[in-house]
Amino acid sequence: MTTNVIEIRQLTKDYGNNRGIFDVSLSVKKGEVFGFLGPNGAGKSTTIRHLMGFIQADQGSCQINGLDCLRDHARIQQALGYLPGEIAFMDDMTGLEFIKFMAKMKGMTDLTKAYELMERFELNPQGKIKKMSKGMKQKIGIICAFMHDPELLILDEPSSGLDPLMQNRFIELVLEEKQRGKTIFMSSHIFEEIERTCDRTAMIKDGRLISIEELQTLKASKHKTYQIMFATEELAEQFMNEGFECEQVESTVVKVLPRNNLNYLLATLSRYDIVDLDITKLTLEELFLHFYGGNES
Ligand SMILES: Nc1ncnc2c1ncn2[C@@H]1O[C@H](COP(=O)(O)OP(=O)(O)OP(=O)(O)O)[C@@H](O)[C@H]1O
Repeated sequence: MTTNVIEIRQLTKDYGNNRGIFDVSLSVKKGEVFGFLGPNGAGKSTTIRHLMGFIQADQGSCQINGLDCLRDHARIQQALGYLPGEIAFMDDMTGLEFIKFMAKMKGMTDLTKAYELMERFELNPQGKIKKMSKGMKQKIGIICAFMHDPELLILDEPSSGLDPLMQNRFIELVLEEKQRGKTIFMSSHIFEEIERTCDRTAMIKDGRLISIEELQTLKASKHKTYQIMFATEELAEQFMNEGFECEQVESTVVKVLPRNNLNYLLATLSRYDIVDLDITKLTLEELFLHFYGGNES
């Protein structure tokens, strides 16, 4: 019996020309908020579509609460909250009509939470969807995903199109739901959102997972950078040739990137005339770029 809510094992969907997803494995525990980070075209939506049972994998499997995502998709979909990357709306409906329609599909009779969410996101749902902005449509998608109070939420770039105030409201909502024990799997390329909400995160690039690390680990000492100010420009340049992974940020200042041997760094620095040393933790964004070799998209 599985203790994980989501279990993805060696999932591969090959669209040809190195596009698709390859050998993706990850699991999400009950009560965890799991962030799925990656640039455009990395394979986030493809992975999520497998979870929803919309597409069949070439190899590998995925399960939700022990059920097979493809075979048991109807049962799975009924229970969870899903926000697609691109929402297919019925444009002629008003926002409220659509929300009520979705509520009926979910077998909901009590719309209290839906109205609470409309208020929280300051959505006036009266107008026709076709006349709504991208942000308004995104709010409707979020409301539909959360309104039946599901135990599991799968969200594909949930705050895309939201302004910073509403992004913040969304983060607060996720934190509240997390507090209530909900399991949330969400893709994003908004680092702050991931950093503030997620227990763990996976990074995907070109269809392959790069790393899954505890956010705690990400924030730990091995991901610090050292900013060193040398007494002269010549010394900074001399240091640049010592073979460390580093970059010259000003004429006398060099930033030493993580993954260097700290003992060797300190031993080397003891030979130099140093004016100042700053230690900064890498943000998730810097880490992301670091993993991606500085190429974000
Ligand atoms: N049905 C399909 N047929 C062919 N190629 C596809 C199909 N669906 C996705 N792809 C390709 O697979 C790769 C992954 O796409 P996917 O939509 O999963 O990326 P993503 O990480 O969700 O990106 P974005 O942030 O842009 O939404 C891309 O190269 C995409 O062009």
